[in-house]
Amino acid sequence: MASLLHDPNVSHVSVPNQKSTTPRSTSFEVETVSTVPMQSNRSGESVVRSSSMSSSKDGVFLTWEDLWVTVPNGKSGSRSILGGVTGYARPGELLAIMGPSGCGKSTLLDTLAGRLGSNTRQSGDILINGHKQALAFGTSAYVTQDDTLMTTLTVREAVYYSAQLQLPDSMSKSEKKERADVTITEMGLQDAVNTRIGGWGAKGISGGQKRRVSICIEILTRPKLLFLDEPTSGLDSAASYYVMSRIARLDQKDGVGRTIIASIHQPSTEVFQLFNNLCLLSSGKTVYFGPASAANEFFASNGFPCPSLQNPSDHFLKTINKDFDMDLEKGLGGGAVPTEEAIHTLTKAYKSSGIFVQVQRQVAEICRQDCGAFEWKKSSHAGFVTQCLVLTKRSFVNMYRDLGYYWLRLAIYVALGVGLATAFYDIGFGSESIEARGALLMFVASFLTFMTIGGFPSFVEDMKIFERERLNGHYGTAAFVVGNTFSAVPYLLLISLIPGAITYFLPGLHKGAEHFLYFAVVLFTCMMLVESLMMIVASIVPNFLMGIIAGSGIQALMILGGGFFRLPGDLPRPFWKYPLYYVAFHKYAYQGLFKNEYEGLSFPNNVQAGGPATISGEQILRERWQMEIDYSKWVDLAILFGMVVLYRVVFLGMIKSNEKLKPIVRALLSVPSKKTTQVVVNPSVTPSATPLHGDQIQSQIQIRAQVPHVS
Ligand SMILES: Nc1ncnc2c1ncn2[C@@H]1O[C@H](COP(=O)(O)OP(=O)(O)OP(=O)(O)O)[C@@H](O)[C@H]1O
Repeated sequence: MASLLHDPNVSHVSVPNQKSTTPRSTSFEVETVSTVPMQSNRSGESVVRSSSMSSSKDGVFLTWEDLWVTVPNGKSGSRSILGGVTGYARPGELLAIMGPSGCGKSTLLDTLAGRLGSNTRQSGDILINGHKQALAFGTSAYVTQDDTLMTTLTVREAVYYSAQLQLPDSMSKSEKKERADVTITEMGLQDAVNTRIGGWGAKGISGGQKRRVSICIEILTRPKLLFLDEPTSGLDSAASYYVMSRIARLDQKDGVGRTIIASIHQPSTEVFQLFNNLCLLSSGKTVYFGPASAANEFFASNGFPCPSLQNPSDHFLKTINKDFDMDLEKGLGGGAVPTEEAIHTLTKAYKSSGIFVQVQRQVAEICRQDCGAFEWKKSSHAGFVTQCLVLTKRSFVNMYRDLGYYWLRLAIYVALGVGLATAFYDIGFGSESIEARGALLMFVASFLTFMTIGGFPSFVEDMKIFERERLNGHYGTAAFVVGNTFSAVPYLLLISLIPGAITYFLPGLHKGAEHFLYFAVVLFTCMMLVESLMMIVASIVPNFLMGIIAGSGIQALMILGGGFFRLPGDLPRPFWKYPLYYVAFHKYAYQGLFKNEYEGLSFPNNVQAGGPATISGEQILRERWQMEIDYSKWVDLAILFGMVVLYRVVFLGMIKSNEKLKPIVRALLSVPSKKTTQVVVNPSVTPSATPLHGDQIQSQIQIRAQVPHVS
């Protein structure tokens, strides 16, 4: 079997430096041990790169060693998704993660970015600039595989709003706009700027354009650490090249080296040449990690040469994709060696290769250098007030354009208002109107507010965008809560005033502007309360269907315990009276609305039963409805307002504590690497005092000139 190049007895050859974007030479005839790395910049010009450390004082060095990720696998234990992966990413370099679908590319990106799901277990060391640091929440930019965008905005609006949110207040509005415009043009979206992004039910820009909008938003701030999960999916080969080359060129804008890690499926030869390093995975194991330009030779030297005229990346993937071994068995695959065997050969060869040794040495070198902990500068973002204003405006526009958010609800509320108005039309002041008024008010406080749940699916979409933007550090949770609250106010006022007026005046409830306004404000506050409750629910449940079920269940219980269907004095004490009756906002809504309606009115008494000819509203409140009339209706309203604030603070607290707790729980669940960094220095490779660049490593890789093919 072919072995790698650390055998001192064989003739040594090395891989030539990469100097241009023309296809790299695959000849391995001259031994070159380069110490001054010569490398093409990503636009194709030759540049001499300075030492990786000195060029990247502010940059991010990311190393990972012996990284394992496992998920529970039923009763039989756990299944590993990543198995002992080691590697590094450095400023000014683009690392590509490749491998067949399901090999663990996204998992590796998620692990490095600190975004693994809660059902996973992780072990091994991930260090930033040689220090253990949590990476989630704003320390890096991550373009995920799904494009979570606000579908109602145009491309320009989406990028503009994001620029205003992310770029610092020290930049003027016009500078932010200019940055957004430049980035839009860089991503080739200039012809789609005024097209809405679109989504379910409303076609907008194409999938590939959405991909580019997502990238646009994340590169606006020129982040120092950028993760991209399949940035070119949905793009044609030319678009893929332009997008990748612009991403790779980011570090040339201001001379700051950016660390870029991208998982990628099918890079063209031109795109492949943009990569500095390549991490090739198969079933979570490293088949190859090293200079991208040396991968072809690695495969060739181990018996899998790339056929001429074939794209090397296609060849790599075809060699290690075992998902279609059935075809191979039927003779359709074209390969002579079973894929399982090929993978085994390559992974084994890699582990014993000089490339692996260099990678280990590089990791150790980076860890040894004291670059200082990576500091995330909060001041480099827009201030809190700017963020609140921008989020309020963006959310208002979204609510205005999304028919399902409020407009449809307004129409249904008007229809229901008309229904209530006709069913209770002109209820008068007879003794039968005592019950009718109570029933009407109870319906308003319970079921009109209950229907606020109809806006939950739109809110869940907002939450997805919030989660993405929050994880990428665009703004804080408090700014989101403020923005969402203030943008909803005009719509909720509209809903409480128009359907409220129909419901109030046509049946002829207590006359007077003050009474109507009180009624409308209680309706407004209750709707806001239900929205706040649903925010809390949305932060707990995993999807909107479960959210609607949970939200309706909670509200149904509160309605039942609110003191109408079962009068307060008759409610069973455990649970229903204490605490539900006092916790349910319906209690305060009923009390406020009933006091607003009955106080100051009098109704004919049932004289056959004896007693006076009329009965006062206060008496009805006390005796018929068992209301607490020793305090004013304004106290009930104040309690309702207080509950809105409390619910929103609880939502804020839950998101915040989740953010704080997640890294702690993750750290508790993750097992540190048992191994300490152990560098196995290949005696045939000259140790370098400074960390090596891809080309240096490449030029120090010594391989057998002739290796037998695996039979
Ligand atoms: N949280 C999880 N729980 C259970 N299985 C998981 C989890 N995360 C990933 N996996 C499994 O791990 C494997 C690798 O998933 P991953 O998404 O990393 O693959 P990938 O290489 O990015 O695939 P693709 O290229 O198709 O996006 C898959 O089989 C997936 O089902």
